[in-house]
Amino acid sequence: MGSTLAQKTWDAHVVRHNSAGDDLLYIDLQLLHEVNTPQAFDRLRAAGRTVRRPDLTVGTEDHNTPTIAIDRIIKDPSGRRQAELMRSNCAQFGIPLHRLGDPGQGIVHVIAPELGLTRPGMTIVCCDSHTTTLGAFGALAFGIGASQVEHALATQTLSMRRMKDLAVNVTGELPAGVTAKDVILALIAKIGTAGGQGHIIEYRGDTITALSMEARMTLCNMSVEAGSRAGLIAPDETTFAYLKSRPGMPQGADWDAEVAYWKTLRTDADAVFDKEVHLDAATLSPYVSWGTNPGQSIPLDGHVPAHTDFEGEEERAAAERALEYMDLKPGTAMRDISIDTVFLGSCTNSRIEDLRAAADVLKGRRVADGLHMVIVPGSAQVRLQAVEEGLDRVFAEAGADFRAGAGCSMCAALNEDRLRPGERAASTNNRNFEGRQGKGSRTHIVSPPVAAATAVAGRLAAPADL
Ligand SMILES: CC(C)[C@H](C(=O)O)[C@@H](O)C(=O)O
Ligand code: SF4
Repeated sequence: MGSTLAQKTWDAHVVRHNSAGDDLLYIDLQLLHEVNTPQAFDRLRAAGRTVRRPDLTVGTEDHNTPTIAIDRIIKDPSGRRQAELMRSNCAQFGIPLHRLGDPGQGIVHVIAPELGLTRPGMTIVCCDSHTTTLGAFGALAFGIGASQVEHALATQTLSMRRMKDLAVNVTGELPAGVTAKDVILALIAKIGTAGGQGHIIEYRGDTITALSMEARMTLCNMSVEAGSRAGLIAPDETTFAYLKSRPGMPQGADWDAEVAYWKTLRTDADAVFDKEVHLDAATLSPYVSWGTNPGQSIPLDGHVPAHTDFEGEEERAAAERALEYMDLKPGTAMRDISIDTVFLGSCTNSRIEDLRAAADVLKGRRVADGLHMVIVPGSAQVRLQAVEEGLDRVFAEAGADFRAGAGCSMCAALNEDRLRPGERAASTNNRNFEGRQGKGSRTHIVSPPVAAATAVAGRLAAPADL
């Protein structure tokens, strides 16, 4: 019996089979940001250890960084302290760090591909659950906790429990206006936020191969919202074309040899997945979340459900609580929900393609009176590219607030960008739990075109509604 891409990559990195289904894996790259890492460095120091491969370790600043200006001081004392520690720890252990203001700075999951750090067949870890994003390149990329960060820093290895394989097969052509974001929201609505638990997802099928790298990253990003520690896509010509011009890529014959290896990174025809799910792309439409977990999402054409629509006591109780928190009445058309703030950003949707998609909708239009649209680029490079393409002017003319600094911003509200209690946002991020975007905040997860159309309409809308 053949192997899946995930198992092949896993097997290629096993240093030792530990007991009870745990394997010690070699780690090709560890990425760091300022949250969750100070403890790991403290423990390294206390144990008198060094970082084994600082050359395979890269840091960035993203969660706490201000976006209003790139020379702004972090106001929040604990955020400022985290950033200071990130700088002193990276300096002490010789780890390259992309600080706010540097051309390579940005959200860790956005810069890692941009800077050519992510390649097919790698094992990548980072102190952040959305490391799943990098699976878009055919890498095994996991989010890890603080003690694992310490272990990986000290040894360049990590002990991990073997996971099962889940195939998500998506076939058919996506209707106009339907994006990778809608595919992943539809998937989570179908299988639930625990549907992928214990499994590595492989996204397969002609819909997936037709996606750009940016769209594949959006999809893999939210694997963790489906309960999976990792999600990946087999590398193909689209992957190679994205990688070719990235810094540090081999050239000439070395490039050809690398591509020849990458082409072997596929699931064998006779491999068997532990579980398979199928989505028909042609039946999808723009999806919007109504509740307080990403699984509580429905088509924009739909109506707010009643808690009695759900099966099982737990589901019903969760829906009841979500409806109350979100202040929504069952039966309300999703399109009738008024929005205060639109946030275009986060590691799910802050890449150049996302900004272009929003600009296409905003061009020649105005953001609705009283609505605030905040656009935060995922990286300094994305911002630069957007300015080169004149998207900044489109955003300014539409009355949107295109920020100078890159980072997580309003996705997690760890910097100054946050919603007020009761404020309702349409956000292109990936999480909508209670208080995610600020205490008492209400989040509807949407795609970039829906975010832009909503900003114009003042209520949840798709571009076709304008
Ligand atoms: C702060 C970080 C550990 C966290 C994560 O792991 O995902 C954050 O990025 C998030 O999205 O909630
Ligand atoms: S953008 Fe949001 S989801 Fe992504 S790493 Fe930052 S806080 Fe986490």
